Amino acid sequence: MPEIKSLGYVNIQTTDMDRWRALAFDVLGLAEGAGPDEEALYLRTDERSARLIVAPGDTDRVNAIGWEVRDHNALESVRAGVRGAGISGEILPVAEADRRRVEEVFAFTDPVGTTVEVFHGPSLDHSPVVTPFGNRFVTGSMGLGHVVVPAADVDAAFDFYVNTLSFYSRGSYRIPTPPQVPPLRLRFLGVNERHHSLALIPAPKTGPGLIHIMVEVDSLDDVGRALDRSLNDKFSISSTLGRHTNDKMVSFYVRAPGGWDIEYGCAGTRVDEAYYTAEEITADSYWGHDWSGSEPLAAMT
Ligand SMILES: Cc1ccc(O)c(O)c1CC[C@@H]1C(=O)CC[C@]2(C)C(=O)CC[C@@H]12
Ligand SMILES: [Fe+2]
Repeated sequence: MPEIKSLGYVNIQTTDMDRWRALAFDVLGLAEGAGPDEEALYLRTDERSARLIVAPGDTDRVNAIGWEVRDHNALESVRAGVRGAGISGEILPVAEADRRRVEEVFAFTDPVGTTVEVFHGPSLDHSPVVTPFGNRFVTGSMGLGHVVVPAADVDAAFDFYVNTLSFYSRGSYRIPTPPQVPPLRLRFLGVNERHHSLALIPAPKTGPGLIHIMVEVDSLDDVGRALDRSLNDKFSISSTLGRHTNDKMVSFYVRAPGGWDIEYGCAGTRVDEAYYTAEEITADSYWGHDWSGSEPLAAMT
């Protein structure tokens, strides 16, 4: 069993706080939270004080991906494993943990340059989760959703997440290449019933360090309404509505400031590890997910 239980939070920075505010509240239907940094946006999807933290910055990029463990002992166990893999990290000062609305954070850089934060003790906000359009997010033991990150060396990153952090392999998608080119795989990894909490895409880490973040809601109508709001508010649709072949999610992708996407979906399947085997999908979707109108992903250029 992985010590890591779920994707806990994602911290990003942006050059355009106003646009992010519009995306968060008017399109995605996130709820506003609160935290010590006056400038930052603390966004809620559930009882957690902050699932997504958006801070002003001079570039658009992901600052940290937060993975949740049970408690302090679990955090120490992960820290020992990471050290054993030859990666040094640090326990952040209490003020930094406070800024993330959690008790303790162990921060390090993974083999492909992503800042990873393993934490325990998230603070709760017991006030009702008042989302602007009454939509409800699917989180709980499955966590915030999933993140897809660029990995210049997918094999090295995959090895680290599986063998050092004990993620489960949840299959792959073999990107079509000419016969003389060796296999190129997009890899999916999970830690709970969510099919994947992390995916690794072969791409250099040049831009924002993020391909997309997926959030899940509990109704198809709320996905459709979010798609309507994206179009009405002139947010660029990167991919049309479609259903993925692996996690069965019905989703669309909307462009966030900085050249990466938010995947907004519903109806994801739940994996039972007792019976699951990692499979190779040969198409990303059963239907839909037309990317032809997408502005280029910053991570892919
Ligand atoms: C293939 C797949 C299954 C389930 C997901 O949640 C999921 O995000 C994906 C990958 C979608 C993926 C992408 O985000 C960036 C552009 C990609 C690489 C493509 O061009 C095909 C698959 C696309
Ligand atoms: Fe996705």
